Amino acid sequence: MDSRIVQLPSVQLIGAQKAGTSAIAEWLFEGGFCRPRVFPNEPSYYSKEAHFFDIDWDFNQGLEYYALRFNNGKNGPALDATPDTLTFPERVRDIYQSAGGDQVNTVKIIVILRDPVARELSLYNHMAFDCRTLDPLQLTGWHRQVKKVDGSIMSFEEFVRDISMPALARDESEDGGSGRSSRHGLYANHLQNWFERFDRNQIIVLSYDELCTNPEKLQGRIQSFLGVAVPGHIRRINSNNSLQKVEILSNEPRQQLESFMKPHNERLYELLEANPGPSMEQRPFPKFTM
Ligand SMILES: Nc1ncnc2c1ncn2[C@@H]1O[C@H](COP(=O)(O)OS(=O)(=O)O)[C@@H](OP(=O)(O)O)[C@H]1O
Repeated sequence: MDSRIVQLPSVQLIGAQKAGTSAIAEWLFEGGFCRPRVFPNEPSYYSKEAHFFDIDWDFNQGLEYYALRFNNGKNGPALDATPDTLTFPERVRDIYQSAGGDQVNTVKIIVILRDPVARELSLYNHMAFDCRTLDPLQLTGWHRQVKKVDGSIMSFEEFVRDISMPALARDESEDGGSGRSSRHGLYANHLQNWFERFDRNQIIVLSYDELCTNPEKLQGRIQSFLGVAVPGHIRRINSNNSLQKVEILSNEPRQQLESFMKPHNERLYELLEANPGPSMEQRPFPKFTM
């Protein structure tokens, strides 16, 4: 029997996208957690997010390829803070299982959730900002979701009508690359899948509202969950300060998104009540307020 152990990150910060993951990750990296390595020709954000589980090509390279990201000669715990990992619990379980040792039972998983309507707006602003500022060669299919056929950028209303709502309404089995980011907001679906594959005590669910109102408290929860003292403070990172940033939601997209999300949010609160997490998790989970 092969008893070799391939060392993987001891912490996964799996999302949600646009819920403050960069701010938390930077605090943890500066506080001593090892970053993923950036391989040649990769964008610099790979030093936060390894994108192993969400990109098929990377995932197909296998376990050793993933481990190489974190094999940088430093001892100590490593962190992968890829917010796209939220929709890939099965792949994470399989890889940690095959890595050997007891890693599948000890990996710690951090999730932070933001009001899904506000998150969708942040997502749109991110894509629209990149489309306006990046070299067209750097734009991916993900960015192009906000582009119209004539090359102009959709308004948020158009984005919700043509991209978010159809993606949210699609069956999960059809959940390919397009629209996947919008589907991140269906938190109950994703968390249910994580709770089925990992012990609930391995997963802490945090609230973006607490990051905004009481970041010290949130830091305390993370430190207690990880069992380590992490120096420093969470700063505001990855804010979109563009003058073209849409800050205020008009009624139509707000109502469309809110009425779609309402039953999903209710299911999330019920799921979290029925599946209590580690002792330092906020309970009851605070309802989203936007
Ligand atoms: N410290 C702190 N407190 C509260 N909010 C914060 C903080 N740091 C970042 N942010 C806001 O989080 C949004 C970016 O989230 P992510 O870093 O997870 O985005 S990404 O998915 O990695 O692109 C982005 O939200 P929007 O500005 O609404 O787009 C950031 O402004």
